[in-house]
Amino acid sequence: MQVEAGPLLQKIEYPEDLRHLKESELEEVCKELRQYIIDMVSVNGGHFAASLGVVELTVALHYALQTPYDQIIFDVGHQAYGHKILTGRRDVFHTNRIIGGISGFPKRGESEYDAFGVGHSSTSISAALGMAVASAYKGETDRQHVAIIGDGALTGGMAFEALNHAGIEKSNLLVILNDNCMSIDPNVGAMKEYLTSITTSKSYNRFRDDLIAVLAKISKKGPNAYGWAKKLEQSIKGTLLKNANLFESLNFRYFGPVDGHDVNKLVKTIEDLKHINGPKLLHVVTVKGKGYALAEKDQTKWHAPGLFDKITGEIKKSVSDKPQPPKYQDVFGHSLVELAEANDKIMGITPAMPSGSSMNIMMKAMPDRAFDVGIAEQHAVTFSAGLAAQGMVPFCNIYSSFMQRAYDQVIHDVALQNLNVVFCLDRAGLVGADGPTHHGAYDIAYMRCVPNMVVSSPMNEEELRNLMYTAQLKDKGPFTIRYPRGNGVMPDWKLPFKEIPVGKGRKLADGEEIAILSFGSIGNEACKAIRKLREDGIHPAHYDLRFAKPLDQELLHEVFKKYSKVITVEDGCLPGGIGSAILEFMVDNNYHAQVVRLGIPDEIVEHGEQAELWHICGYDAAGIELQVRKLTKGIKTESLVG
Ligand SMILES: Cc1ncc(C[n+]2csc(CCOP(=O)(O)OP(=O)(O)O)c2C)c(N)n1
Ligand SMILES: CC(=O)[C@@H](O)[C@H](O)COP(=O)(O)O
Ligand SMILES: [Mg+2]
Repeated sequence: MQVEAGPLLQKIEYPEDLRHLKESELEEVCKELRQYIIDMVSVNGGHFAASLGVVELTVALHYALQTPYDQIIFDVGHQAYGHKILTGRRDVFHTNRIIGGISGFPKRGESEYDAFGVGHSSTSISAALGMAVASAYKGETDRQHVAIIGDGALTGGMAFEALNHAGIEKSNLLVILNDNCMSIDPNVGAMKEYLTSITTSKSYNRFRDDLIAVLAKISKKGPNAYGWAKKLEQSIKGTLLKNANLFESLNFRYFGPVDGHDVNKLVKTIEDLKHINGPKLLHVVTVKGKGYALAEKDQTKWHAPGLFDKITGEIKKSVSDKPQPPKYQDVFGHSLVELAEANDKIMGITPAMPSGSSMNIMMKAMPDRAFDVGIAEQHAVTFSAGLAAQGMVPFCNIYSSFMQRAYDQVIHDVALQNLNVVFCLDRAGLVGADGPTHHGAYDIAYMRCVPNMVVSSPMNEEELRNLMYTAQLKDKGPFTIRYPRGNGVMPDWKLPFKEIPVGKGRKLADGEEIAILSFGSIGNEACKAIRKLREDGIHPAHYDLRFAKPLDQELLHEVFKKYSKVITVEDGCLPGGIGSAILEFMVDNNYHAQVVRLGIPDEIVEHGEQAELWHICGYDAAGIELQVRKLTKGIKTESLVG
């Protein structure tokens, strides 16, 4: 839905237009931009509080710099709505995250102002440094490169790797640390405490300010005093200040903390910093959700609230008289606490997604046994390995796409040592509006090839509980359970736990001629397709594989002895996925059958609603039905897939 922009904002198509305004008009621009974000997100959805927090910073950067020649790299990119609106995309902003519309994250293909594609955290400093080094090499010494990184994103190891490198490069890099004390949930860790201490502790700031004042006074007392003061300044700066500030110790010039909501001060500061070469860090203090009182008060809820009434703040929920099935993440969260009550070896680990994964349920119930380790997927995995090495049973819950970060740790630290770490991969499969950076497309393929690893996926809530129960039993080794974003299918899900024999699938329906082999929750789409097909006298068999590894050999022998046509269905990438596993089984056992593999094709799937994307990829109920009809030469093949 389109909304109207304020009068000043209407005049700004591109940053060039912004730069024609007077500095005295910038506060009004910020006000209108903030209102535009509120109006837009309330009716169209998307990330919210983070963009509100960086309105002034965004305006100041585009005002003070010559974008797109100067390059701004947003970390994660969920806070870049203001940037998009100011850089030629105001008129299409109502298509944000909608199929065929603009992306919710900066994307190089979308605009020359999006200097680098983002979505996963903690990449901005590395990318900006790479650009700065390339510019220096090309002789573009006037070109500015700015990484805007949040305090949450700074908890990611990659950010530190980049700071470590940048500190010895002379290239023109400005890191702006947007410190709002929040990740999605409250930020965690010693680094966060350090940032709070330099922001709030009077001692560091007063020490630095007093020192500068004293030096200024001394230097006014004549040339000798001036020379002495200069020496003192250098030695104090070179030792005391350096030691007193982590970033200075890493060879960055540290500036701040400054008020991130004072747009004119920010403009002046950024202009000044343009003339200082080498690595610099500007520490900016902001409020996540700034300007929308409810968001300022409950920043986690308003990180990405969905549609809401902007006047009352009521978040819109779908209403239904019938009891609704729960989200898979909540089944995970509650079941984990139940299991942990019975098994004191169970621990919970999340890298910065307590709310998103529902690990917050265990963190609340058992604070000494559940950990938010920050945006640190690699550490989360190896920390879990350490716990497992001491006989604990860690449930390490990581979104499928974020787990890509920790692949070496999965192999080197867990699988090679056959440690009993349970990897719960939430958001497995196509996630919807977040798009390609967040689709959990690859985990079946990347986990299936790891020795010792069990790879499983529940078709419903009961199965998720039972797989979790099974995974924590003695000596199960590395155990992956993947499940999708969103709701399950069972309103009454809290059934007693039952062990599932590892590597055992389920036959859901016998059939004729053709069998559907599904893996995970997407099997429910197969059920819908089968119901339709039966109306036309077509009876596919249906097997829920449950395990991609080990495969249920007995079940597969039955399938290939009975059926000459097989369709595999997975919410994961086709290369290396469950369909591939079935083809391997066939070759190894010399079976011949007509096989169609349905899943995510070997291409980038853009953003859109989950169901729309399944449809496009051809593995929703209509796509499965179509393939069955084609294979069985049945009727009604037309117009099932648009
Ligand atoms: C590798 C990775 N892990 C987790 C996330 C999920 N995530 C997105 S934003 C965010 C919090 C970022 O906090 P911060 O950088 O401080 O930005 P803020 O929202 O506070 O502006 C998290 C954990 C992600 N995008 N990438
Ligand atoms: C920007 C980011 O990475 C997160 O905010 C992500 O969008 C959360 O996804 P869910 O909504 O699936 O928890
Ligand atoms: Mg933050």
